[in-house]
Amino acid sequence: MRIDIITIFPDYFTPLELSLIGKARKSGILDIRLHDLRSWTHDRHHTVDDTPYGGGPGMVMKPQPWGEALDAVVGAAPDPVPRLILPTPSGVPFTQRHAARLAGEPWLVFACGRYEGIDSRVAVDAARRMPVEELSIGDYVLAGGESATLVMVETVSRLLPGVLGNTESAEQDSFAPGVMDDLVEGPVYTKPAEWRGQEVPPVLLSGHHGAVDRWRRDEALRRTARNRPELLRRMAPDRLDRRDREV
Ligand SMILES: O[C@H]1NC=Nc2cccc(F)c21
Repeated sequence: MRIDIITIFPDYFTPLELSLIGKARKSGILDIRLHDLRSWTHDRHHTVDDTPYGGGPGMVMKPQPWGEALDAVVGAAPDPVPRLILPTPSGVPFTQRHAARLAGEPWLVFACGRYEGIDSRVAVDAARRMPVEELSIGDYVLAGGESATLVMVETVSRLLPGVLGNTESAEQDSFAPGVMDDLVEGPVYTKPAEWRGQEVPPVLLSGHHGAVDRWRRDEALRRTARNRPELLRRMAPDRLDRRDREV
C-alpha cells in the first residue's frame, strides 16, 4: 500500500519510522511518502492560510497550495486512483470497520488540515478525479489533522498482511469485525501466575481452550457492559447467544 501524507508539519510523522510500521516500510509492505504543503506556495512567507470569507475567528487554509499539491502527488490520470482522506472533526466517525475497508485500498492520500480547516472547494475539486472521504477520529478538538492521520495510518497499516508479527493477530482485537464484533477486549495476563497477592484466573492455566474462549467472551461482555453499554444495545440480537445473555 502506498500512503501519501500532505502536511505543514512533516516532522509530526517521524513516529511512522518506528516499530511495526517502520519495519513494514523497510520491507516494502508500506510505501509512506511525506509532503510539505509549503512546497506548493510561491510567496516569500510560504503562506498557506487566510481569513475566512464571511468573517469569524481563526484562519482557513487557502485552496491554491492544496490544489497544486494534490495535482503533483496524485497526477492527472493516476492508475490506480487513490482515495483522498480528509481528517476533520465534522467527518464521518472513523471505526475499525473503516480501517478494514481502507486496508484493502492500494493508495491512500491524507490531507492534514490545520486552523479552521481547508477551503471547501479543495474537496470538491479533488472529488472530480478521485474518491474523497471526510473522517473524524472523535468528538473533541485537535489542533489539526496530523494526530488523526497518525491514528488512521496506524489502525489501517496494522491490518495489512505481514505487518503484525505472527505472535500478534488483528482477529482478536477489540472491535474486530466478525469475531469480537462490537465487544471490547476483556482483561489479559502474563507471567508470573501470582503477583502482589493476585492470582491469574485459573481457567487461563487450565489448557481447556473451549473454556478459555468462553471465559474471554464473558469477560469481554462484562467489560463492554461496564465501559461501553451503548455497543451492547446496538448489537444485533443474533450476535448474542443464550449463554451471552446469562453473563
Ligand atoms: O478527528 C477530528 N477530531 C477532532 N478534531 C479534529 C481536528 C482536525 C482534524 C480531525 F480529523 C479532527
